Amino acid sequence: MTVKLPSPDSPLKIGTRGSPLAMAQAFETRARLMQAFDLPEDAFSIVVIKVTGDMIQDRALKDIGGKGLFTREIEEDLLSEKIDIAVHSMKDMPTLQPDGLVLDTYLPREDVRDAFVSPTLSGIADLAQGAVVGTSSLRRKAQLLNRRPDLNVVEFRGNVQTRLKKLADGVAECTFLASAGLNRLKMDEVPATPIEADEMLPAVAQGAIGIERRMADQNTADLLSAIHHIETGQRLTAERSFLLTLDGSCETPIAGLAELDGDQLRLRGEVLRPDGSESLAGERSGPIADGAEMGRILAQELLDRAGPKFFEWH
Ligand SMILES: NCc1[nH]cc(CCC(=O)O)c1CC(=O)O
Repeated sequence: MTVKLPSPDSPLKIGTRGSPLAMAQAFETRARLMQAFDLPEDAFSIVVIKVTGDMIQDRALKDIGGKGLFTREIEEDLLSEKIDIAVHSMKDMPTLQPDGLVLDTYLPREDVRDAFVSPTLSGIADLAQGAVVGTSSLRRKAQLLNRRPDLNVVEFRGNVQTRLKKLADGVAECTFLASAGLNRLKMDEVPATPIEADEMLPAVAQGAIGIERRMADQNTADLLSAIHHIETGQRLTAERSFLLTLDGSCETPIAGLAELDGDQLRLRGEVLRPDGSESLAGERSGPIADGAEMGRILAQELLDRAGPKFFEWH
């Protein structure tokens, strides 16, 4: 395989959103490519792309179109060759990519757990009866209300600093963030306690960075294969297959996590009603190679157990 390497005269254009987390992920991708091919930093250019989801801060994400809001413009720039690769939080990625694009390169996964964020409390069990908690995540809201119907969930958007300010102002007792985001931003000063997956199953693909490319661009495919993390790919294959089978049916909150043990994969999944009134959880274990099938089977099992009524909530 002869790969044509990028150079300062012909840099590889890395597309990303401009948020601090997105930038950190783009820098990590650049650093791994620099290391893999012994390239200087200026063999890459980082192209910051404005996306709808970042420009609208005053409305809940689900009201302005949900998934895809953070990716559409970036994928258009990839197709039109304004950029060569796009770096994404896999948690925010739709399960299917537009024609002509491929998303199959993953960096080593960060901590998958959600974190409980509060200056005074260290976990959900510390919350008093009726406490106000802030989150903008449908999944976290449904999981919290399922276990603690007494809690009052209020909408909480904005970056980490905004949310911490709201906590300090007493708007809510706590909020929730992905541990991965805090770790990638090295925000050690944030008062966060990881929540084990048994207590709050994370979102599908939480903590994973994916790199998207044009299908026709074989040279970029060869470059990316040098930094692909196989185990993360195996886990995401199972989780995203689970999500794909469930997806069409609903805007219902979904959680899913695959873990590896030797040549075995264990996949856990959960679907909830948005108000938390019901939760269905299940799991499968089997050979890693069967991950995609296990994802489909687990999703179908949950769909069958749920029945159509489960997804009627409007
Ligand atoms: N939906 C926003 C989003 N997308 C990815 C992350 C965190 C990093 C990750 O899961 O990889 C976050 C923020 C959060 O949930 O706290």
